[in-house]
Amino acid sequence: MMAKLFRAVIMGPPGSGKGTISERIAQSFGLKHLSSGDFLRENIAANTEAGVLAKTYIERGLMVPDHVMTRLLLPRLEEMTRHSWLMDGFPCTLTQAKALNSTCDLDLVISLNIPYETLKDRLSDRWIHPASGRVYNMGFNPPRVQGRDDLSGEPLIQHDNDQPEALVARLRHYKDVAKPVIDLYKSKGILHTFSGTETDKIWPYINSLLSTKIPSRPETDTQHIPLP
Ligand SMILES: Nc1nc2c(ncn2[C@H]2C[C@H](O)[C@@H](COP(=O)(O)OP(=O)(O)OP(=O)(O)O)O2)c(=O)[nH]1
Ligand SMILES: Nc1ncnc2c1ncn2[C@@H]1O[C@H](COP(=O)(O)OP(=O)(O)O)[C@@H](O)[C@H]1O
Repeated sequence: MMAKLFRAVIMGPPGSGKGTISERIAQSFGLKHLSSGDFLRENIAANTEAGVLAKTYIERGLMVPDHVMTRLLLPRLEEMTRHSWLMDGFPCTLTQAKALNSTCDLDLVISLNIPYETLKDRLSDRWIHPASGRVYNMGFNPPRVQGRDDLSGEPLIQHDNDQPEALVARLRHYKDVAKPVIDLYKSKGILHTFSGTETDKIWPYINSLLSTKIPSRPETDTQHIPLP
């Protein structure tokens, strides 16, 4: 018999470690890691209608409108009927959360609560390989060769968006739009908040929470990432 599917969302301000923690969860528990940013980049690369539209917002450092996000993501989630997944970066707004709600029942929401100073330090030190979206941090997970992507050897870049002036505005915006989403999930009793300044210290708490919620092998799909 197929184990019960598990659906989770991870929320947090830019730089809070959603991507880093999602990768660890995917590896440890076999959930598929879905990222709104990756979906958008794939659509931009493929020149889809939604991708072309999304690009005009992302280039200006703006959030993509709700109707574009939901049109893009909900059909993808609906296709994933056989998989357990963890969604990173969506929903960001109450409208997105309500749309997601009408598509599926979430089992768990992880919210990361990281001090502003920590976010600022991390993001000003963040380097990205634009073609793949691979993320490095010069202190935490530096590339093997300075300024170069580990796999392709191509140059890494920094986002203007990650610089302190832009970051203050992004964080303020995140707080405003995320609050009603967090309240919604709190009222549903599925919200778990983790606070701290280091991913390595937060991770064991998330790991032990998930160990109580997810059976050791959530998928019958044998092609899936093996458990460690
Ligand atoms: N120094 C330090 N850096 C960390 C730690 N955890 C993650 N990082 C680094 C990796 C990245 O360069 C940067 C942001 O991490 P992520 O890309 O995982 O964050 P997130 O997905 O929330 O950011 P995003 O929404 O894509 O802006 O911080 C940590 O505990 N200490
Ligand atoms: N749920 C979302 N709603 C609206 N826009 C989004 C959403 N997720 C991602 N985006 C857009 O895509 C961009 C890239 O997303 P992401 O890779 O998560 O990185 P970051 O948040 O660090 O910019 C965001 O800056 C934003 O413009």
